[in-house]
Amino acid sequence: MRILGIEGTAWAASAAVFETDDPAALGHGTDRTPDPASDHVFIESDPYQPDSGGIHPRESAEHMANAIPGVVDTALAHAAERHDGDGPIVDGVAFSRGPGLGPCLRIVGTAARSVAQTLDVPLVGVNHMVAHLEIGRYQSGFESPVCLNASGANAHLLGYHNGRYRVLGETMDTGVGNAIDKFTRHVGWTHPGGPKVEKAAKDGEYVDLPYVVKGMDFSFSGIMSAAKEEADAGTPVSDICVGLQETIFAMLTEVSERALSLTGTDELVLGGGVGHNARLREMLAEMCEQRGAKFHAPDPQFLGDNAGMIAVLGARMLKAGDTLPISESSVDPNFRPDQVDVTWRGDDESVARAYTDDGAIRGAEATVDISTDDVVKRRVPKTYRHAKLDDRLRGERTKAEARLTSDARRAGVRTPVVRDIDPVEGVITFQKVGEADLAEQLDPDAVRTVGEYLARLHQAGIVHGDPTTRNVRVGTDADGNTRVYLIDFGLGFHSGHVEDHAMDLHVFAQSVEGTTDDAAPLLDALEAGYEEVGSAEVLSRLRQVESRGRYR
Ligand SMILES: C[C@@H](O)[C@H](NC(=O)OP(=O)(O)OC[C@H]1O[C@@H](n2cnc3c(N)ncnc32)[C@H](O)[C@@H]1O)C(=O)O
Ligand SMILES: Nc1ncnc2c1ncn2[C@@H]1O[C@H](COP(=O)(O)OP(=O)(O)OP(=O)(O)O)[C@@H](O)[C@H]1O
Ligand SMILES: [Fe+2]
Repeated sequence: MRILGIEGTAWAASAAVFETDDPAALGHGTDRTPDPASDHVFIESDPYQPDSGGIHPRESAEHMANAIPGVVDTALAHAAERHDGDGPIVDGVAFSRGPGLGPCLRIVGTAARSVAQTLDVPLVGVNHMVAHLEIGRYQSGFESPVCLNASGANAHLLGYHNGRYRVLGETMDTGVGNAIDKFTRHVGWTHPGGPKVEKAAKDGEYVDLPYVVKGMDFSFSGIMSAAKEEADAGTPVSDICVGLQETIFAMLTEVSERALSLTGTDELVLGGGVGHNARLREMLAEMCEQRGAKFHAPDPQFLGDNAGMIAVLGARMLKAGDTLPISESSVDPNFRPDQVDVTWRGDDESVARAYTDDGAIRGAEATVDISTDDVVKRRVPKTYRHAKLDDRLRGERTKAEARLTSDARRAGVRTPVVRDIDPVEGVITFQKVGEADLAEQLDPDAVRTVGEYLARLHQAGIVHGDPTTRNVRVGTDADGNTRVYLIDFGLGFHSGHVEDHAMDLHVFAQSVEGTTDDAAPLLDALEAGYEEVGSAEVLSRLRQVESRGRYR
């Protein structure tokens, strides 16, 4: 099979030819495993480089109009050279359907339709984000990894479950590359800023910047404002670059580790242009190695926007018969990865793995030793993080966890009793509560209580910060009544803001959606429980949080 891929969502006008001798291996349910080493890939790219500032949508569309015909012709000429025998020179044409800049996507769509019609071959519409992560899965041979996409306009963690890629966590504001590029524009550097930050950071000293993760979601706006203020105050830019890399990449590594812990999988793949950064790859590799997980970053030619990844996923989709009639091939600038009907993977595959309980538990953050009555939680140093940042986070979180666990109980929420705390070593001894994590015994009644408890916390001005199905314990009392306990308040804080309260609900809802087949009754129960005690304003804000298009 030989397929043409075309990419042009924002800055890279790119066309590629992907060829495999063993197309059967691209499908699922076969006994064949793809051998990427024996594939043939040819990529021709023509990037748009703004003279000043960031990407201007009109200029980038002009660039696409000028450059796409050339890269497509070059790729087709290459396909023709490799072609022997009868029939069309490629078996299909795959193109980036979205997300991206509308005017750019339309140019790519028009080019793809015209080539497919001229050659009389099928058209395949590829989701650019899914392509960023499928290339890593394809090259690594991993079965069902957690995927971290660190690209310009996006940043999210995805895992496949029940026919779709689920968003396990994502940025609440800008994409990671765009955040970095905004800082470099502020200090007068040309686009793209990411590679320049990496270079400058080699000669700098670490500076502290705000660190913001909420469950597996995260945000960059506070860090970027603080970084700009540091620059305006005269802090050397190279120092700020170190602070930016250390902070932003530690956040991405931490949420990736949380996703590994929540799903129970031991495979992580990286995708997206920021994946070029050696420090990010180093942190992810170190985290994975220490957990005993496998890590894969694709070859550099497949990291930033490129048509090779579009062609490879296009081939899998074509093999699955997932083609588009011309009349239904319109582009979609807001095409989310979780909207894609994943036709090329089996329904039995899943990112979620069976849970094993062997006494000593390693959460994402800490090791937890459980004895008959007590649980000792140790926030062990994370060597992938800069030592200063690591000390700060471990100290802050240990203190917050001990304080908020007790505050929550005063607000009428069941939590373990705190028996001892050592903030310097990052150790807390808790009463042992419950018999299982909610993740192992998900049922609407318990979830309803979680809703009620979150409402009680919020009424008392407390935000949990990380309410997932693994941070809720369930058990029964002596009379056989179900008891629900909230644990792990380490990311908690005091806030009366509706947005912070809605985020708590969102984080919990995401942890349910990421790991269950039928989330609806559970989410209904969550809201019903919340409604009983909490404010309706928070529930309507939750709707807004969920509907936000985060492609900026
Ligand atoms: C929708 C689509 O158009 C968009 N594409 C995109 O953002 O291009 P991508 O090639 O994945 O990523 C570009 C970003 O990657 C950053 N980047 C490239 N090399 C870097 C490095 N060594 N360190 C940090 N960032 C780097 C750039 O600064 C830029 O922000 C996306 O995938 O979000
Ligand atoms: N007080 C407790 N009683 C019973 N089990 C507990 C208690 N505290 C923690 N555990 C168990 O240990 C696991 C990990 O604890 P915890 O969530 O506090 O650590 P963590 O490292 O922050 O994990 P993560 O970041 O993955 O949520 C919990 O999912 C739970 O199974
Ligand atoms: Fe991209």
